[in-house]
Amino acid sequence: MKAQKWILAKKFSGQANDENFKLVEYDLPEELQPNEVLCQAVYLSVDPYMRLFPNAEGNPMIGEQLAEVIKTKNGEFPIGSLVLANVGWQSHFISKGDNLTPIRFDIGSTPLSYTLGILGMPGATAYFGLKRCDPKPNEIVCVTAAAGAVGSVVGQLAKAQGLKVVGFVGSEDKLKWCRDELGFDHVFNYKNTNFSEALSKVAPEGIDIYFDNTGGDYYHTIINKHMKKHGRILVCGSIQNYNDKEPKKFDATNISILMNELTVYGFMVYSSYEKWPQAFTEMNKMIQENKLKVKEQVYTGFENMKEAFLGLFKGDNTGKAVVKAVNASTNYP
Ligand SMILES: NC(=O)C1=CN([C@@H]2O[C@H](COP(=O)(O)OP(=O)(O)OC[C@H]3O[C@@H](n4cnc5c(N)ncnc54)[C@H](OP(=O)(O)O)[C@@H]3O)[C@@H](O)[C@H]2O)C=CC1
Ligand SMILES: CCCCCC(=O)/C=C/[C@@H]1[C@@H](C/C=C\CCCC(=O)O)[C@@H](O)C[C@H]1O
Repeated sequence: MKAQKWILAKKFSGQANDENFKLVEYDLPEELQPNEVLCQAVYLSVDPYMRLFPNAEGNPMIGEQLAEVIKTKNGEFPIGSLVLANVGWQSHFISKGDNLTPIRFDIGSTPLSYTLGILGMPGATAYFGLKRCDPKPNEIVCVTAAAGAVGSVVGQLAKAQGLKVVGFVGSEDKLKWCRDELGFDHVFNYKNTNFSEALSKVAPEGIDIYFDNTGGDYYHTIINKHMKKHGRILVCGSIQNYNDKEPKKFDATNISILMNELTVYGFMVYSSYEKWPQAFTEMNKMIQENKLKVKEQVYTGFENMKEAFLGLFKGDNTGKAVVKAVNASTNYP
């Protein structure tokens, strides 16, 4: 049968662009071998880390998808099974089952695509990243890329735990969503506001937690000027720098970390993988109770993977960016 994949056509160098990607068609065997299953992508995730992940030209772009088993010779995965798989940007793939993960919690009537967002890797990042910072009621947390897949969940979880939330976003629509619908205390559009001046105004005594999704000048300025004593910084992501050819130079932060006795955590979400189902069960309940709100930027059609991915670096997405390849044939929303 004919399948499609997006390959890394040219290694990334500087700003990711059209030339880095190519959509190619290829043949998959018609006949399955014993224990094999044929899977079809239903939803595919695009995430900022894909810009930096080591990959060779000609290989599929890496990434996770929610797929449906459409042909099977493996009793563990009957036709219609829905599975998560880190198999890259492929419309179809054949597996022996060893790289397939069933949804590990009761998703109920929650949309399936959330397994790549709030009830998937980005949601776990928000949940366990915030937890790592030991948040306490009435503390102030600042989050960057605040209307994104991770940031929008960080802010809402922090509000639910009694913290004050300051968020930075790149558009007026995102600002309104975070402030008026998600209930963040202060939200600023960094494209028309000096973020350091804004932080000084709303948190003159400093902030307790900085959940850093952007790195770059935010990271350095916030550490040097805006942390309270014993503050905590979660180095979650550094999207400001992913497209840099050369690392930019910033003021050193060591003296500020030392003087204020700050704690800087490096964070990789897969370290808490075994605990994800418990977090998703809790967050799914909050979604059902309307205590957690979710937005997705859904791109329809496998051919739009590239556009969805490049959009992450232009701020095109509010909430989680996903690509819907086909409808699942099972009875899920
Ligand atoms: N450590 C870990 O285990 C994990 C880390 N991450 C990291 O978390 C961060 C957020 O990821 P995720 O929520 O999936 O992505 P988002 O959904 O937040 O999408 C990216 C957003 O980043 C903002 N952005 C893009 N370029 C810049 C820039 N130069 N300066 C400031 N903001 C920018 C844009 O929003 P806007 O319009 O507001 O600018 C864009 O919408 C990333 O850095 C990612 O690498 C994610 C998952 C796991
Ligand atoms: C490489 C920069 C990653 C920035 C933070 C982030 O988004 C992490 C996401 C991880 C991601 C790991 C990605 C790259 C690791 C590179 C390892 C290497 O061999 O150099 C993926 O595992 C999902 C998130 O946990």
